[in-house]
Amino acid sequence: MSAVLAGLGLTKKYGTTVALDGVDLWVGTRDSVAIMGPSGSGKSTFLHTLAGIVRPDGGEVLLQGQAIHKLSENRLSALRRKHFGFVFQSGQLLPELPAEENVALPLMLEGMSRREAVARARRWFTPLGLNGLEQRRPGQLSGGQAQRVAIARALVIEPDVVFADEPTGALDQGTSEEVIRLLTSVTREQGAALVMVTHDAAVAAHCDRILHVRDGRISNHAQYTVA
Ligand SMILES: Nc1ncnc2c1ncn2[C@@H]1O[C@H](COP(=O)(O)OP(=O)(O)OP(=O)(O)O)[C@@H](O)[C@H]1O
Repeated sequence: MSAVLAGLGLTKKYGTTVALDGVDLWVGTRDSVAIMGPSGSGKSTFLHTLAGIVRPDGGEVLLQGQAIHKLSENRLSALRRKHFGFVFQSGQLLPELPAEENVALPLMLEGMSRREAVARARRWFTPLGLNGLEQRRPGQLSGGQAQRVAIARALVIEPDVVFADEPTGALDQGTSEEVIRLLTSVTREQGAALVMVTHDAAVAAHCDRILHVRDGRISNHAQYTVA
């Protein structure tokens, strides 16, 4: 498998707390990986290190073979904006903007005109089942609709990797099922890889692989088995 993203021998300590104790991960194009484990086991630190938000103390993060863990903060944040999409537990949409402008925002931040960015943003509304909701503000959307808008916003830049941190954590079971089905299928269709942290085994089961993290290490050995 040629890796779009790789984390090799990653370690991270906070004071005397070992959050990551030498973890490896290769993620291929259209590959989806769920990271599970008990509270405090290092899942978020792992995700944030792969996404270039947390710098590892040791090891490497490679995006298409390029080492990104040592880039300057400016270059790293430019790289994140261009190559990575993010979905968080509760959408983190801007409440004053209509849904289509929330989706268009990453493109406008990259310098695209509002008109063109909104036109591109609208293309994501049909695949995510959001037709007719383009003008709604986040406060006028259900939890599941808001998460689908957040998924559109993550995908609009056509990223190489989507990182999702408990993307269904605030949703009921039925809505969660619908959101994870769309997140995995639309991300795959777009050609991006997906790396997701979740507590929910039913959500993780939608991914190709499930990694179990315990005390900062990967504890299962089935990590390269594609379901
Ligand atoms: N910024 C920080 N400063 C100090 N300690 C931290 C920091 N971030 C994480 N830790 C510690 O590192 C360990 C791993 O934390 P992490 O958030 O990665 O775990 P997690 O598995 O995502 O937990 P949860 O499921 O509760 O979100 C924990 O012991 C946590 O307290």
